[in-house]
Amino acid sequence: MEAGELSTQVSATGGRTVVVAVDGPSGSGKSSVSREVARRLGLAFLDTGAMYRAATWWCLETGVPLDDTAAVAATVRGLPLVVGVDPDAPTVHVGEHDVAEAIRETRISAAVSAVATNLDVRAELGRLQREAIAAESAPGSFSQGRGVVAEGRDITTVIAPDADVRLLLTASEEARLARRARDVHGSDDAAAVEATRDQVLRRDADDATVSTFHTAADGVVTVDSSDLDFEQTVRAVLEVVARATGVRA
Ligand SMILES: Nc1ncnc2c1ncn2[C@@H]1O[C@H](COP(=O)(O)OP(=O)(O)O)[C@@H](O)[C@H]1O
Ligand SMILES: Nc1ccn([C@H]2C[C@H](O)[C@@H](COP(=O)(O)OP(=O)(O)O)O2)c(=O)n1
Repeated sequence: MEAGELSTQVSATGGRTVVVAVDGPSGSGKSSVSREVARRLGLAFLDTGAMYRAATWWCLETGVPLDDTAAVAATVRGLPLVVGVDPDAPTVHVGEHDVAEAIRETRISAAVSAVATNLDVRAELGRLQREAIAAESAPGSFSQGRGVVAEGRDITTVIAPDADVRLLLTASEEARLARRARDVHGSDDAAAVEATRDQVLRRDADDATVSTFHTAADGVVTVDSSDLDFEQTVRAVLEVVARATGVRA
């Protein structure tokens, strides 16, 4: 579907605005599942992890020491970030740089928690995320006011606690490590899983010092994807959306 085509389609949401908040640990399937759910419902897709990754890319680019929290916060306040919310083609630009691929590199995955645990950075990116979510409630936005699926670590609890649908996507440690190993190394043999451990478990442990994403807050529905394939997980999430809002894909 082309970006402009959404406005000419019959809306899955029947004229109402739907905000879906999804949190979960690394490798639980948040990004891929949320993106597909947004696509099927004709909603925008906001990958807040990509914003923390872009902030990290910018900090490494400018050479600011990541342990200098005040300097990092000042650098991120000047971040020229533009995020595209089309689920068919999400984009991330920092100034004139298209950083969509660069922010997935291991050097960014290894450094991102140092930036994401900076509370002043969280305040600044949180402000941008709330603005992006609010924008999708209005005509003239990408979704023409239909709404957004926003995913991250603190969306159900801090950024959009009043979302129509609040969902925690979990999966066993084993499943998450195997998925990430396949993503990064093209294999889930023992060596690949071992090489992925820092990216998944150490990062989750660091990130969990500032957000709660291993257990569901009150009113948040848990979907455990350990024994579900991708399509089954998408359907499980769509079912939660349908039960909460009456909106079906
Ligand atoms: N239910 C699932 N079963 C198998 N693989 C999945 C499932 N959900 C997601 N994946 C795959 O696992 C990998 C990690 O998913 P991703 O969406 O990047 O997770 P997260 O955003 O939570 O870190 C991707 O390659 C994705 O296609
Ligand atoms: N709302 C959010 C989203 C991401 N983060 C942090 C936590 C992660 O280490 C980084 C990158 O997030 P991302 O969702 O891309 O991470 P994954 O590799 O998909 O697990 O940003 C956060 O602190 N709060």
